[in-house]
Amino acid sequence: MKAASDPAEMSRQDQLSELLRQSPIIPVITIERVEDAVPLAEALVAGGLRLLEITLRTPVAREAAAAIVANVPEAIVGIGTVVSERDLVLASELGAQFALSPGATPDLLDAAAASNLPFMPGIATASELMAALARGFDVVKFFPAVPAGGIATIAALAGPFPQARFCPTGGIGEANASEWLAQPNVIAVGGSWLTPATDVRKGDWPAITDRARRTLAHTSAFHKGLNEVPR
Ligand SMILES: O=C(O)C(=O)C[C@H](O)[C@H](O)COP(=O)(O)O
Repeated sequence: MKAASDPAEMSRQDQLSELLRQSPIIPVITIERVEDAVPLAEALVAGGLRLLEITLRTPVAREAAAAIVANVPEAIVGIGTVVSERDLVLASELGAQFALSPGATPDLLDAAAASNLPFMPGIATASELMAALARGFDVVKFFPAVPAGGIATIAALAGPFPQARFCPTGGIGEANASEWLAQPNVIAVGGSWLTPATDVRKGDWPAITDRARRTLAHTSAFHKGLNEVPR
């Protein structure tokens, strides 16, 4: 386990923070048909969303992520639903630029601390956040954000943990993304609302690009990269 003050650890986390500041809306993507992967990623990138979370939830997830890495150079690919050290290794092998998890077991945190890949563990409680912070992970997913208490929970965690930065996912949508991003300790938001299965199945890529553009426009006042808040 590396200490939080380890310079290599800090720079890896800073790298992740920088990615999130510049691209604070993260589509959480679950791909059912591998042939959808590239046009879907292109549609999101065309709408201004470059940071993509490809979940490892489907049989074609690996192939889909590899296709995006190979064919959509503007996309910054993160691998999601990383629940084991094996998944973390897979994320690196796929050429991902970062990895994310809905949670954080001690084993996964240790493996991530020993890996060079920027990693965002998932937390829903103070104790889980403490385990992540103890290993140097100060940027965490807050999942499942709305069921786990919503904005009130994030605001309460700011008291004892002012150094933590959150990327809430789970129940975020176009209607509430700005409200979340307006919280000083929310660095980015993510969710599946940007890639509805109905649009993906129809191959309605323009609808996906429009939604991405609209979300960026609605939320831009709250992007931390443009309106930095002191850490
Ligand atoms: O699969 C993962 O790796 C996760 O971390 C969970 C996702 O972030 C949420 O399932 C997204 O939630 P919705 O936007 O409400 O669909």
